[in-house]
Amino acid sequence: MLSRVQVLLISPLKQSVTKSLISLNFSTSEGLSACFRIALLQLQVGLDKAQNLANAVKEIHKAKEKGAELVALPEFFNAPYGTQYFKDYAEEIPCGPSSAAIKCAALEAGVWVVAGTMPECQRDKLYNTCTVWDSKGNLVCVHRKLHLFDIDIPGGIKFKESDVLTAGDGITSFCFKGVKIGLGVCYDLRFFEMAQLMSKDGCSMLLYPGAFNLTTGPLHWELLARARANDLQLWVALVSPARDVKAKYVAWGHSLVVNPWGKVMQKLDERPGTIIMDIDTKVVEQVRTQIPIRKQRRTDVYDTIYTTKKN
Ligand SMILES: NC(=O)CCC(=O)C(=O)O
Repeated sequence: MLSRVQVLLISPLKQSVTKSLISLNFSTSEGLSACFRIALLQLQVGLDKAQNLANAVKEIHKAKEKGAELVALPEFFNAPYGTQYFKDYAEEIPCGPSSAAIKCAALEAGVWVVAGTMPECQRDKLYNTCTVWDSKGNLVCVHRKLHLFDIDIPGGIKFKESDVLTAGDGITSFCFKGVKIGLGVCYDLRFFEMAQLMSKDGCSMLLYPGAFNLTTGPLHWELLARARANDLQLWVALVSPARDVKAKYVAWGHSLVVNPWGKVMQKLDERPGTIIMDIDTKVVEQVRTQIPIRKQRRTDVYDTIYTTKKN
């Protein structure tokens, strides 16, 4: 893939700095790759919010000891998942205790944190919201779940987030060590167009905190992750809470990382655990060069476009 960069030239021969902007073409398959270490924390989450936060903070520090630079938490890392809980556990962002705990952990550990999701209240509305914190404790961006989880599978699962939650209205990505990472929350994973727009925006990785269940988890969790990775030729990471069989909503677990070839690189089972994985964007460029579907799309016949604002 060809990209254009602007290079600032500074002449050493003159006292006054001569600034000259030139443009270069370069191939991102030729060495301009980036690499970083990610940790996915499959946390045990229960009814006690303070304990959930303390556990998340402890595991962030442990991930740092293992060399992680970016640490991702699951959907609802601070609260049990269920429409009956959202209101009681909701906080304003960034002034609630969960934001404070994660901000402090990111700063103290010196890592970036993708803080899974938490129930967010703003005015009279509730959202399922992912926050991203840099290693100085700054809030980098916020993604509100765009597609609410409303399904009804007789004999399987019935869930209606929209009874309580309001959907977000934007697509969100952030830049980490030169790598653009797109964010989605759980059910968002099912919507290819959203992922494709993040890919078109230059994302080399998509990260989804999520909590599938025992009906759809075995059927679709890994399949969707591999589909997104293969279709869009990028890294995909899914981070689930660990399974609690006594909970009202039983999470599937099985956090995983899929590479841009669609191969599952690491996967947990249903128990608490951590994935540590080195993400190299060279692999993105390799597969995109070798199977160049991105250049072969028939955008004269079809396309996927934004119809509203980007976050
Ligand atoms: N929390 C969620 O959005 C669950 C999504 C899910 O289980 C699915 O099948 O989709």
